[in-house]
Amino acid sequence: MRIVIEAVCKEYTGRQEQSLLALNDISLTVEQEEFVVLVGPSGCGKSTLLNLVAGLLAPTSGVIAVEGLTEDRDPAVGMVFQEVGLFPWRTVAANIAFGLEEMGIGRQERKTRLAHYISLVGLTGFEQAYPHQLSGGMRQRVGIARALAIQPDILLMDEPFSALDAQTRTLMQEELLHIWDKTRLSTLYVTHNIQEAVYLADRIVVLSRRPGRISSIIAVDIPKFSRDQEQYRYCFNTYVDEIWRLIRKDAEEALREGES
Ligand SMILES: Nc1ncnc2c1ncn2[C@@H]1O[C@H](COP(=O)(O)OP(=O)(O)OP(=O)(O)O)[C@@H](O)[C@H]1O
Repeated sequence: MRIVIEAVCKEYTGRQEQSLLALNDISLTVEQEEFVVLVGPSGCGKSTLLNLVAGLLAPTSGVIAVEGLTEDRDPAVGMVFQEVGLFPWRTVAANIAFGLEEMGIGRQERKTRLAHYISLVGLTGFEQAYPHQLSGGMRQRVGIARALAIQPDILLMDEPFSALDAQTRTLMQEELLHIWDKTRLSTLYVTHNIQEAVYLADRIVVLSRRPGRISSIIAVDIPKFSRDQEQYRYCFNTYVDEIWRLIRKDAEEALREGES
């Protein structure tokens, strides 16, 4: 599956005729099995772009399409957010099953998928636990399993690990790569964290400040599953420095204007 974004602009219109151009002329293709990470200063339109791809917002102009579907239907979109938004009264299994029930998937198939995705995210044994009994990292695993269980065509992730402590975040990044490797979904991922971007991405898209425009696209040429190894440390840090240089001025302006 490919996500094709062509000349997309998004303007928010306020009540008193004030409008805000959040995104201007965004063209980007997430190729089949590609993991693309969006970075940029606060308020540059990262979440807006993700919501447009998800179909939760409509572009003011331009086109967004998911290409590669073999049937005539809307693409299924898996979404993972910073706020996992689990139902506190449902168990882990029942939270993951919710989307499947909504889709009308039968009991037996639900059971098979639950077992598969719960095991994939490492939650076997916690099926009957309630959200309040889980750590932040475990709750986010439930969020990932819930997104994957619908067997989406594409995966969208909006700062999924930003509420986690640093160690849990590092572990979840590692796990995400392994989980992603089993699905190979075309993925668009938003983060503020440059190290996270360099660790996860095939390509990093840097957005500039308002209105958000693509200022650079950087392919990360370090073997995907070895980026934390000593031998690549210099190379890794070079990417981090390069991206920080690209967004620093914008980030400082955003900070001055109180957007973070
Ligand atoms: N519903 C809305 N109505 C009006 N303006 C909005 C709306 N949603 C977002 N904006 C504005 O659009 C711009 C882009 O917002 P968006 O949340 O997409 O940026 P972001 O890069 O994801 O920000 P952050 O990194 O802080 O999460 C911001 O200036 C924001 O204030």
